[in-house]
Amino acid sequence: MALLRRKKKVVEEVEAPTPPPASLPDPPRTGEDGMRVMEDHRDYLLGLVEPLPYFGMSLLDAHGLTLCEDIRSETDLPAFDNSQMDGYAVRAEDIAAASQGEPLSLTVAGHVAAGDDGTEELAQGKAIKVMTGAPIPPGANAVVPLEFTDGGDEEVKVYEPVAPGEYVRVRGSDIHDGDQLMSRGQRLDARTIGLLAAAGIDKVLARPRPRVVVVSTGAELVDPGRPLERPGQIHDANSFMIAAAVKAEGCQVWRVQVASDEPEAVREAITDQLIRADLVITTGGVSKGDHDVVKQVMPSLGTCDFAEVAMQPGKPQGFGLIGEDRVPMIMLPGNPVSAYVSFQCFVRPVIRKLMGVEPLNHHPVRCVAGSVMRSAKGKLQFGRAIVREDNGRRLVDLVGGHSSHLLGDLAACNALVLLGEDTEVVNAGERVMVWMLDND
Ligand SMILES: Nc1nc2c(c(=O)[nH]1)N[C@H]1C(S)=C(S)[C@@H](COP(=O)(O)OP(=O)(O)OC[C@H]3O[C@@H](n4cnc5c(N)ncnc54)[C@H](O)[C@@H]3O)O[C@H]1N2
Ligand code: MOO
Repeated sequence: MALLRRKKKVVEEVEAPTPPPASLPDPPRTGEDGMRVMEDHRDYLLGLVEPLPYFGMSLLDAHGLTLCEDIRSETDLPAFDNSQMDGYAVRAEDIAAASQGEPLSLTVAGHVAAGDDGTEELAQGKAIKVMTGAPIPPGANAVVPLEFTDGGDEEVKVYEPVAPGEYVRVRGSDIHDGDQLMSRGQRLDARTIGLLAAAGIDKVLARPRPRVVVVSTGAELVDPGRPLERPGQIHDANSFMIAAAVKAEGCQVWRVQVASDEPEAVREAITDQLIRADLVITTGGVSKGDHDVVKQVMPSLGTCDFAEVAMQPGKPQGFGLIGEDRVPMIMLPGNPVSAYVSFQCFVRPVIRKLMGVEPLNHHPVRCVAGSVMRSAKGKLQFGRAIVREDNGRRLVDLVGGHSSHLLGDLAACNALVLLGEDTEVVNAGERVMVWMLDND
């Protein structure tokens, strides 16, 4: 059968992986301030990863993933004419004169339920009792709903006529054999999965969920739920926040904490993770401090690029192709808001490229500033903000200040306002561009 042929093909097909580059190409040019433009850095990283190879997987495993084939239906849907109602299959012309005052009686010649083969022919002047989904018997051309009758089992009185075709779900009225059900590049959601299942398709070619390891580093870190035992310790927010954001993109995620600034501890923890990772994300240890251990250690494990990007938050950034398999690794700054904004700018597009999801980047949305906004010149400022509808306009207001430790404000916002590097002040009523944040 055609469906089985397709299934076999899909299971066997596997895309050959594209190996990562052997070394890092020249980095983007910096400005006079020695910093990179955010988009240049993002495009540089995007140029260093390839979509994960697709393979045949079962429908539910592919939920949220990107399809790598066009899928055509190999059946009509419905595959046969069937009843839309519990009632009686009839010839509409036999009951054309039925009315409340003068019901017409028909002999009930059979019963057909959903799942029955329904091959019994309907003779003129008879009715066959049918349940919703039951095949329409040959010879019938309409269904009288139970409510238009006395519900009889041997004889049925019909009180209302129905037109030919009424309450019949015609073969192919939903989908025709050969119709395109889904296209390459489309993401499988609950609705498209339902459609493919209805068409008998159980396997699809899709790119897998990236396996992402999120590693937080820092001697001060303690897992939430555990007591802070000495002054200077803090609870680890980043590994949870970034792991959640990664998961919301559809990845498989592991969270690892290295509560140490010892180079050996960091080296060992990262090395241990490489085996299961398509992407490693670290937070912390990439600026200029004495204990910025990620920046110190990673060059010994792979080819790395450390840069300052003209943005706030999120200035210090690192990238590497790590270990024998040159696993991509994005090293985010430790300040929580910096890590989150960097996720939106760099990690999210990279994940989307691995998954084959378009568009890779946030689509900026035009809004009107609800109040004055200030920004430091020379850097792209990502202000945490709340966007709300106001008389058909989208008004946006900043939440709190620009500092990178303000997690309360980050949790309260639903958007990031992009204040360009030449912007110092935006007055109320002026236009600004924002990135709406997904429900992550
Ligand atoms: N002299 C300079 N100092 C700093 C610069 C600079 O240019 N010159 N850049 C600043 C900027 S901007 C940022 S952003 C941070 C980035 O620092 P690191 O990536 O090295 O991060 P850490 O020093 O490890 O931590 C920074 C900050 O964030 C807290 N943190 C770290 N991890 C977590 C976590 N998992 N959960 C919650 N909070 C975390 C950490 O305790 C620090 O307070 O550097 C500036 N410094
Ligand atoms: O880049 Mo840092 O992110 O300004 O705080």
